[in-house]
Amino acid sequence: MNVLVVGGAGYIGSHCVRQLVEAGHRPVVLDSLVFGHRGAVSPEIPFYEGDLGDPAVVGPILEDEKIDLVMHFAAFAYVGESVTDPLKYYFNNVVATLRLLETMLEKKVMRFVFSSTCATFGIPERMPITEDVSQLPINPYGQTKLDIENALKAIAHAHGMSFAAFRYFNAAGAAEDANIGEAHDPETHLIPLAIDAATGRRPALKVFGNDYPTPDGTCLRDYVHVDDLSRAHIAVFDKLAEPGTGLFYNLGTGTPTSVLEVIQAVEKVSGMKVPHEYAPRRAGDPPALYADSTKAKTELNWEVKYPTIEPIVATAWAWHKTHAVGYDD
Ligand SMILES: NC(=O)c1ccc[n+]([C@@H]2O[C@H](COP(=O)([O-])OP(=O)(O)OC[C@H]3O[C@@H](n4cnc5c(N)ncnc54)[C@H](O)[C@@H]3O)[C@@H](O)[C@H]2O)c1
Ligand SMILES: O=c1ccn([C@@H]2O[C@H](COP(=O)(O)OP(=O)(O)O[C@H]3O[C@H](CO)[C@H](O)[C@H](O)[C@H]3O)[C@@H](O)[C@H]2O)c(=O)[nH]1
Repeated sequence: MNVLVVGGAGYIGSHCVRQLVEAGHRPVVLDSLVFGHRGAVSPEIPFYEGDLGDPAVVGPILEDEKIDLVMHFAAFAYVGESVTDPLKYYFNNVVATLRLLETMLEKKVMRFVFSSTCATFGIPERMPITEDVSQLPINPYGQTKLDIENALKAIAHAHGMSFAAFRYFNAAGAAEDANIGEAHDPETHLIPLAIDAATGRRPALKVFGNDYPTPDGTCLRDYVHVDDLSRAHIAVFDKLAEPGTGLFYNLGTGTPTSVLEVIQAVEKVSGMKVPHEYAPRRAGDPPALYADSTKAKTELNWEVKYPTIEPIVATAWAWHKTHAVGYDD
């Protein structure tokens, strides 16, 4: 299939582009490069620099590249900033996405795969999180993703677009060959920050809270390898053939891992100490978030190649070792 990967120069999108090629599809990338990196996408892949909310950009790409399906990874994703600057999040994550969907309908591109998040669940009523747990986001970022999930249901019903929305847990790791990996700026994610603390690129890691009701007092998260996430996106293609299909999947390994366990994994893999200190809790951090991905495993035959933290951290470490300051561009 010809697949438009919106946000394909970003962390997860760039890994998915490579998986698409491996699976025999033809990816085309659209990215504004507001974040993301040109160097994360191989020069052979058609690349358009532009905004997903601009029909004058998106319309011709859909036509000229004969796009069959759109994968949408582009968004703003800093939870704290979404609280202080909500309009920025509503405009990019909701308004621009609705424009993208409108352009797709106009050009009759009727298959859509969407990056949602476990943040749509807020502080979940039970754990592990299955798809039927109530979605009550506690910040604008999570709300914008839930708004699009709901819009998709209505659009599928009204116009027969078919879609899959994947709620990722904590995307982590890097490509096995270490040629692409995580390079956010600013970086807020635990694993790259722990690696940078180990190598001395950044000061001691702050562990946000050690008084949570968890076994070691630090937060539990579900770290899922970026290539495992990408494979689910491709595995769902067959299911989208039927017009009006709407699918939701929670994607995680199901293994809860504490902040201290991540630090231990980084120390083991790197052979270096991760200097760290305890700091107050970070606002909006739920104590525990981990997935029950039985639905994806059953319906998509989704296999988790990296079920535990150490092999995931090993791929992140290999990437950071060779790309200490990320991409050149
Ligand atoms: N990283 C995680 O752990 C995680 C967890 C849950 C959900 N998600 C979601 O997954 C998606 C990808 O996350 P990521 O970590 O790869 O993010 P990222 O910032 O690395 O990538 C997003 C890409 O989208 C591009 N972009 C943003 N706005 C755009 C616009 N208006 N037009 C065109 N391009 C635009 C950016 O330049 C960037 O390359 C996001 O939607 C995020 O909300 C990520
Ligand atoms: O310097 C740090 C950074 C993080 N943490 C802790 O490490 C865990 C993981 O934090 P991340 O920031 O790496 O990830 P989050 O769980 O906050 O974020 C994930 O879930 C969010 C929604 O909750 C978004 O979807 C986001 O994109 C995704 O990475 C949390 O308990 C956090 O408190 C620290 O202790 N110190």
